[in-house]
Amino acid sequence: MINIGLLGLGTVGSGVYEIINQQGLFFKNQWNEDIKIKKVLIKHKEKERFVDIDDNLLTLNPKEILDDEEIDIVIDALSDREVAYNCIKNALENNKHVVTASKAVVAPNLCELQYLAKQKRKAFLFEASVGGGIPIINPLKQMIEVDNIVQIEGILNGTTNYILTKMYEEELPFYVALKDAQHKGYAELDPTDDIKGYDTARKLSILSTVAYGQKVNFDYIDCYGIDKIAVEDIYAFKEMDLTPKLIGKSKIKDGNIYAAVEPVLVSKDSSFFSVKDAFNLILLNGLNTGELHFYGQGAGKNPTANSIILDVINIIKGIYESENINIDDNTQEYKPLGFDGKYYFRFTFKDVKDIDLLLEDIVQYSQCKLIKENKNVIAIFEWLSRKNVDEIINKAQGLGVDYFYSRIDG
Ligand SMILES: NC(=O)C1=CN([C@@H]2O[C@H](COP(=O)(O)OP(=O)(O)OC[C@H]3O[C@@H](n4cnc5c(N)ncnc54)[C@H](OP(=O)(O)O)[C@@H]3O)[C@@H](O)[C@H]2O)C=CC1
Ligand SMILES: N[C@@H](CC=O)C(=O)O
Repeated sequence: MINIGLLGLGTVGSGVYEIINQQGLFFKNQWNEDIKIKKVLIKHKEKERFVDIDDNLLTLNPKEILDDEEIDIVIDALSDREVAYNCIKNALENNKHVVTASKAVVAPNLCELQYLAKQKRKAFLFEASVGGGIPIINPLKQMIEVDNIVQIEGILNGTTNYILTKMYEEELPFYVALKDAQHKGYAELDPTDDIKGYDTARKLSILSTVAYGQKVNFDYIDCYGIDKIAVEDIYAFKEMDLTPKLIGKSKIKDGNIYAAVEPVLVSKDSSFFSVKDAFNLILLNGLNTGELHFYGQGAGKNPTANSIILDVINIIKGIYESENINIDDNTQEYKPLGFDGKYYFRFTFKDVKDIDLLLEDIVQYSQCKLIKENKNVIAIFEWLSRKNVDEIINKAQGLGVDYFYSRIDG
C-alpha cells in the first residue's frame, strides 16, 4: 500500500484525486500496488467541492500529512508558493518522496530541494511544473545522459497562448480573453505571473537548469509579457500575415547562456504558428538528436494531474532520477544575454508633440518602417540589438508613452 498526502484540492489537486480514485484498480493490476490518498490539505473548509470526497479526508493542518509516518509520497498542488515550499522541505526532511506541480517553488529552489532529496535518498519530481500534460522533464533528463542540449524554445504558458488565440481569431479584448482563461482553470491564482511572462520565465529556468547543468536564475531572464497588447496590434499583425506567440528561448553558445521571454511574431512557416488555445510546444535542440518537438495541453486539470501521476508511478517503480542530474549550483549567477533581431513596436502617445521627440531619437537605431495613425505609431525595425530594445523602452517610458513590442521571427 502506497499512502499519499495530497496538498491542495483545486484544479490540479482535484484532477489528481479523481484519476487515482478512478484508475486505482488499473494501477493495482499494472504495478501490483494499492495507491491511496490518505489526507488532503485545503485552506477553506466550507468551500464547495466539485469532487466526491469524504469530509474526514480533508484537513487544514499540514502536520497531519507531514508528520504521518504512514504517508510515503506528498503531492503538492497548492497555489500558495510559500506554504508549498515549507511543506515540500518538511516532507523531504521527514523522509517522504515529493511530487510537485509548482514551478514557482521549483524554479528558485531546484538545487536546494534536489540536494535535500539526494541526501535523504528520496524523490523530488516536478514533471507537472513545465508543459502541463506534456512529458518533458523526464525525457529531458534521459536525453542529457547522452546528448548535449544547446537550445530550448517554447510556448510554455497555456493562459497567454489561449488569450493570444482568442484575440487573434475572435478579435476579443485582452481582459475578456483573460477572464475566459481563468474560468477554464488555466491561469495562476494571480494571473500577473502568466500575462507578464514570469510563469514562462520560471519554466524556461527549470528546463535550462536541467538541460545545461547550470543554475539559470529566472530573476535574471529578460522577460516581457503580453499584458500591453491591444486589438490595434492584432490588426497590424494580420496585415503582416504574422501571429503573436509568447515564447521562452534559451541557448548555450561558447559557454555563454542566452535567455529571454518575449512576444514573438511568427509566420505560417513556423512550428509555433498553429499552436492554439492552451496548447504548448517545446523544441529541444541536441547536438546529436537535432530538433525534437514536444506538443500537448500545457495547462488544465486532467493533463496536469496526469503528469503528477506519472511521477508517482516512477516512484513506485523505483525510477526517480533526481540523483542523476548534476547541477552546478555555483555558476550562472550572471545575467543571461538577450536576443537581437527584427522588432515590432507600437507606441501610443497621449500628447502628439511627443511623437517627433521619440521618433527622431529611435529611428537612428536601424532601418525602420513607420506607420502613423492618430496617436498610434507602429515602427518595424529591421535589426535591433537587445541593448537597443532596452534603450527604446527607456525612452518611451521616460516620455510616458504606452508601448507594446514583439520580436519578429518570420
Ligand atoms: N491550473 C493549471 O493548469 C496548472 C497549475 N499548476 C500548478 O499547480 C498548483 C495548483 O494550481 P491550481 O490547482 O490551478 O490552483 P487552485 O487555485 O485551483 O487550487 C489551489 C489549492 O491550494 C489550496 N491552498 C492554497 N493556499 C493554501 C494554504 N495556505 N493552505 C492550505 N491549502 C491551500 C486551495 O485550498 P482551497 O481549495 O481550500 O481554497 C486549493 O485547494 C500551482 O502551483 C500551479 O502553478 C501547474 C500546471 C498547470
Ligand atoms: N498558468 C499556467 C498553468 C500551467 O503551468 C499556464 O497557463 O500555463
